[in-house]
Amino acid sequence: MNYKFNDNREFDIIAVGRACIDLNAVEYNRPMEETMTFSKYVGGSPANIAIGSSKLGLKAGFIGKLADDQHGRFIEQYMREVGIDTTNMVVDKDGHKTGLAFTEIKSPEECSILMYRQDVADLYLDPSEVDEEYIKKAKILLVSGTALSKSPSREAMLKAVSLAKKNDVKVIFELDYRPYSWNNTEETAVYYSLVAEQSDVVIGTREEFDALENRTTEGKNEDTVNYLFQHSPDLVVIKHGVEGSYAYTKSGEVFRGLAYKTKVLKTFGAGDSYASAFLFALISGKDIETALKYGSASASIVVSKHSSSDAMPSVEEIEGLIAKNETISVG
Ligand SMILES: Nc1ncnc2c1ncn2[C@@H]1O[C@H](COP(=O)(O)OP(=O)(O)OP(=O)(O)O)[C@@H](O)[C@H]1O
Ligand SMILES: O=C(O)C[C@@H](O)[C@H](O)C(=O)CO
Repeated sequence: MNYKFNDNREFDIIAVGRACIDLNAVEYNRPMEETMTFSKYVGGSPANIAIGSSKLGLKAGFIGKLADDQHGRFIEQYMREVGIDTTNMVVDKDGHKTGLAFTEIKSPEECSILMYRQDVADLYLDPSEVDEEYIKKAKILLVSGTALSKSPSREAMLKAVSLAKKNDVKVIFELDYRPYSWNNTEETAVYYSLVAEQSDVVIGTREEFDALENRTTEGKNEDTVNYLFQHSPDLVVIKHGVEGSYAYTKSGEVFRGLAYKTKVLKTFGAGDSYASAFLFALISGKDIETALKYGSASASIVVSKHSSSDAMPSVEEIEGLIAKNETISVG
């Protein structure tokens, strides 16, 4: 099954949310206490997805707020140089800082992120800085869940979603759940379900859908999709780490994507690379089953590399890995 977009648009994808800095441990396979050097990359889930999409040849734009400092300028320049339209990235004038993510790579399986996100610029995106004329130029609006965690960014997201729906722009909701961004799980579930119910496509891990449903035990994919298909979504993608992922359509089809074998360096970055390649494939007219392969292959490439954004693969790399067909069968 193919997924239809409004083809008559200047941008394939406009992502909205945070663009930040990742500082990835250079000496890995050890705790962060023993790491002395870190490499700087652009980070933040929606920025990573925009970068991945642009590297695959999609025309991408970004809506977000950057700090008026060296990090903010680095992010804007990097994103512009990979081909992203940064004209709707606004600069904060109130002294808010860029969010930082220090990554710890204790082993390929044991990775964590130490976030510095106190009063970060991205969460100060104001609804007045979301422009209808810009959103209506896109096939897809990619909304990141973390941007719903605080006002005024929350209202900016709700405005962006409403403008997308008004202008026949497909709303893709990447749940991107970062628990420390939220006051409590009840609040997360309220805003996640509000936006998920209005979206066309919802993408997340099983744990993220549990957050959306405010569950403390693991829910069933069938229950999740039965609930969401009573509302706007017609495609739901649920990821299960190395066990692969499932895509469910409103018309009742279920597709499974298997992960590809790789030499894992770290696990973060998987979700963002997955989303960019999955969306690239859908926009390129490939069927959903093939799009799952693109997402999985892209994720497998990124987990074998040091960064999330800079490591985003080319179409040739993804297709080369799919052709080798070395999938992981677990679960
Ligand atoms: N160890 C692995 N080896 C190969 N592929 C993997 C591995 N872990 C995850 N993937 C691929 O990445 C996809 C997304 O992974 P996951 O479900 O962990 O998403 P995520 O939690 O959003 O990622 P992130 O860690 O970036 O937040 C999986 O569906 C799978 O295809
Ligand atoms: O999303 C973040 O803020 C951190 C990311 O940039 C980091 O690379 C990651 O966790 C990707 O999944």
